[in-house]
Amino acid sequence: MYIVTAKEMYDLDRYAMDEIGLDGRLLMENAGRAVADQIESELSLSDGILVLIGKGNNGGDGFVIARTLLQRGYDVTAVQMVPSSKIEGDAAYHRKLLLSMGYSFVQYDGQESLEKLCDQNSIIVDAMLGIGVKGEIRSPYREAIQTVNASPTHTISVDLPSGVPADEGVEVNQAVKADRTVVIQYPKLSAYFQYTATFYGEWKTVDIGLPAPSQHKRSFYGKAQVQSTFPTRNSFSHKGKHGKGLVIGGASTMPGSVGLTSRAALRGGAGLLTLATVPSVIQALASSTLEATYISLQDLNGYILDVKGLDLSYDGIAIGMGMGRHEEAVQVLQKVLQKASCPVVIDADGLYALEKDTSILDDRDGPSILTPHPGEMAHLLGVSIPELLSKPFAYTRSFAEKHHVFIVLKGAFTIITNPEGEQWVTDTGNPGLAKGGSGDALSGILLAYIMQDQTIGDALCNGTWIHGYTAELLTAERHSEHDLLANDIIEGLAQTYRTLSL
Ligand SMILES: NC(=O)C1=CN([C@@H]2O[C@H](COP(=O)(O)OP(=O)(O)OC[C@H]3O[C@@H](n4cnc5c(N)ncnc54)[C@H](OP(=O)(O)O)[C@@H]3O)[C@@H](O)[C@H]2O)[C@@H](O)CC1
Ligand SMILES: [K+]
Repeated sequence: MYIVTAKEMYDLDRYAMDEIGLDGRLLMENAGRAVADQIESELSLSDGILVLIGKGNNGGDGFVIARTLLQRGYDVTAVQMVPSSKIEGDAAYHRKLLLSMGYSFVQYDGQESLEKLCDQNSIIVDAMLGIGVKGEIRSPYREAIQTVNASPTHTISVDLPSGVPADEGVEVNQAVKADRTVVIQYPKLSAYFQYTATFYGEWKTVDIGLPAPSQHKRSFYGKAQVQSTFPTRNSFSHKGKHGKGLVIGGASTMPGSVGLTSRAALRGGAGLLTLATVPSVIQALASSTLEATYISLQDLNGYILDVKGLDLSYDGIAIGMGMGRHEEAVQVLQKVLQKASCPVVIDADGLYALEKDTSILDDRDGPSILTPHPGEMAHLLGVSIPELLSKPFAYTRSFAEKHHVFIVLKGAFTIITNPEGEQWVTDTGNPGLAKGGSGDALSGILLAYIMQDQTIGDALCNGTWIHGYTAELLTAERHSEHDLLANDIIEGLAQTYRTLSL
């Protein structure tokens, strides 16, 4: 499923009309009917439906929805928000069709009468503003949005909650808080931002017959993608075929993180796993992480001092977990990035060390994978967290393209970006993952997957999806969002693999 900007949606619309010959009026008919089908699944014939119709094509969809539901015998009140003279093009065609079929609408007549209509009906269909919204919301929508939001009546928005822009970097000053949104064809960027996603309520897309974009820019990555890309194992494979991974990190006061990463890599499917760390961490972990082998690094006050002489010929490396923020960490990271030619996952304190000089990424031989949470990404970019979160797709894409790296920007919606700027979004997981250690476990899973037979992009998407899905499975059964630990995720991978038949 593609994720589009307003411009990409308009380009597709134009392509469908000019090149393919799909009539805009037909697309609007498809859109309105598809939304009506969705709404109908929630209705009984006794329900009153209020359809709020704006000036543009979102309002055009509203005319089709009103006509379709009227034809099916429902009690519909259609309210046109602007004078008829302002309605043009395809929307005017569908407005006329509604009237020609013997139905009617009422003209918006101020907040007070709208308030009454909201109270009298069981469902509000918000078809006021769509992807064409720009700037501060003006009258009459401003007042209508206030009225809709003040009403307890169940609200279903068409394409977008009116007032929410499609794109990133645009402030929402006033918008409908929908209970549900029926999205036309492809989700828009704003369905995935922390600041705007909540306006959508639950949402679902409907197909209106538009073609797919000619070029991949962004898409949703879900269960179907995991199941079609996850590598299968053949009966003749041996441990060397499943990747020889190296984890570098840990400090005497933080032994757990690299332990979690190592065990997650092994449970994730790595064939062989070596942990390079300070002697005290080896002592702490050796009896619990039996399947790993260990390399003892030079230690200074409990931190890794150097990686001199460390063999870096592995299939994949993960660096930074619990490594500490001491001065020497910067050289440790730089040496590993310079000398290793395999894919390297950089996480946690590794990202902190990277901040000192991101140009080190530019001349690497092998792929680099950064796994920041928003705070770490904002630091790397030198912007505030709210600024990053207002444009997460644009910021991560520009950094990935500039430094030729993969980025996994972690969050309720995780955005995975490859060095060419292509992006994927995964949405699995829950607040149970907001706990120390879950990032370490994710790094281990990603390390395991980048060493398997799949593209790095797929490996990162599969890893984040499975990490989140495992949390969902666990909280649905044995655990809650309060008690879930990173260790539970690692142990829970078994159930995930079995449930998905991977
Ligand atoms: N493939 C497709 O694309 C398809 C799209 N379809 C549908 O069309 C929708 C997009 O339609 P659209 O382009 O007409 O935009 P839309 O948001 O309905 O209205 C824009 C009008 O609103 C106004 N306005 C804007 N900002 C404002 C503000 N701040 N405050 C107040 N008013 C404001 C402004 O009018 P103005 O006031 O400037 O005269 C502007 O002209 C899309 O979301 C989907 O539902 C489907 O039917 C089929 C296929
Ligand atoms: K809308």
